[in-house]
Amino acid sequence: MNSFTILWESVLKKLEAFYSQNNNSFGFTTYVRVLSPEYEENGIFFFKVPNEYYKEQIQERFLWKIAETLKESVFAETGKNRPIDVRVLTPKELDEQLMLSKSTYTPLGSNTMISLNPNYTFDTFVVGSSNNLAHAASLAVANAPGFAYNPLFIYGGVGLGKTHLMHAIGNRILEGNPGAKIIYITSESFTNEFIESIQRNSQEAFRAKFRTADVLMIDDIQFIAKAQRTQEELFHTFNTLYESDKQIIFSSDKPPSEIPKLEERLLSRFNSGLLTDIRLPDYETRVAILKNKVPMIKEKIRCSLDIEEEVLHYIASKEDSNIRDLEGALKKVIASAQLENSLSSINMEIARRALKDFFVEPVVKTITPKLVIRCVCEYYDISEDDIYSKKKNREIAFPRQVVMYLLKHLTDFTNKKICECVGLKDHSTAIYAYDKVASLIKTDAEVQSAVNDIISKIKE
Ligand SMILES: Nc1ncnc2c1ncn2[C@@H]1O[C@H](COP(=O)(O)OP(=O)(O)OP(=O)(O)O)[C@@H](O)[C@H]1O
Repeated sequence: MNSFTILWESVLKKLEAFYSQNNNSFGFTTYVRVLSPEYEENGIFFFKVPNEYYKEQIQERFLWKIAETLKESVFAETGKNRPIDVRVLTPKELDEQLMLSKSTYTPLGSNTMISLNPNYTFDTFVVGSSNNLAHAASLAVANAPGFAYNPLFIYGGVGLGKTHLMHAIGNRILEGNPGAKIIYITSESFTNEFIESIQRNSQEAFRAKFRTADVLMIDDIQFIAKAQRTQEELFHTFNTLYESDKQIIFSSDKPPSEIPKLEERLLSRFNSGLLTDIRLPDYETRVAILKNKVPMIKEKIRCSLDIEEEVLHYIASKEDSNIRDLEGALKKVIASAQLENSLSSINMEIARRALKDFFVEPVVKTITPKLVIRCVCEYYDISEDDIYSKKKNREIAFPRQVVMYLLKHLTDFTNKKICECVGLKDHSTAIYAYDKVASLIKTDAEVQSAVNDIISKIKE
């Protein structure tokens, strides 16, 4: 057993006790126990999970507690209260990470709350027509934080460089002012920290941390919409920082006006600064970005082979790919050449072999009413006929409501169609069922686990 595995054993015991006290032993056994501790590097603890679904569940529901318990245990063992980070990776991501793991990701400044990636700088950011405005605005903010555009709101699809630009701003500010207190955090972590501060009655410390920042950057702010009290807290944090000319930066996958359930007063504050978007890059920019990434990836993988230009054009030819996917494809090609012990340069033959899946459109599983009903019935151990029947006892009525909830959650069916799927006529029944199950998911751990398990079965 290595030291991480031993540490994890003791952390698991604490987590088991915690989730049992909170009536969520099921969640613990189903998700937390599944985590496989892999290795630790520079305070980052890497875990493997079977697939994306587990990753999502663990990140959304359990990660904050895992990180907290791990941190406490590290402190108890070493006496050092050092920052730690937890990464949950699928087997594929872990393989890639292992190839890259020999370097990088050290915090830049001691005052940075979460480490900024030193590779995410303006120098490594390729500018094209899809991102030139976001780049120019970010540069202006980095040169005059608190004064150029406040707040700066960068939005656009996944993997297009929003985080890169935020870190670049942070890194540039630290170059000129190493003492600046820069906080980069995802909205999910912000929410989790806030919840934790309520649980521990330490809201003052939470406020002291965020309201004294020189620069506050919150990534993926769209996720804050589901957390009402966190929105309120953010509103006050925003006002405090804004009034003292401290820079605030947000990123999101959509513009503020399209974020559902965003409070009006936050919306107006987000809109009060500069909104700038990043779009999918054109072919030339894609090739330029890949060219730019080659030396970095080769260095990390310790690969000295040359890569033929044609290969970069081949990867960039995948039109609708975001940059993270293109970068992933490039890493895969370089890593494959390395693993194959290739002696020649990295050519099209190697690239084609490595990327045979990359160019195949993923098969999206169609979610049909039949599939949903079958999974729900299996879970509650009732017959499919019961769902269509007129029976009103709870053992049948509740699974029927779960079916309606899932159909609304997982498909774009109308309420009318959802009712028809379970043999009902009045479409308001579907609305009622959805609201009821959605609110139970928030308050009842058992319902939450049941719904999650059924969803994972449906998506299997
Ligand atoms: N213009 C660019 N030049 C160089 N690298 C880029 C550029 N745009 C994106 N990248 C790279 O693409 C990868 C994904 O970028 P990033 O993580 O910033 O995306 P994102 O928009 O924040 O995505 P998400 O919404 O999923 O968080 C990173 O490795 C980043 O360095």
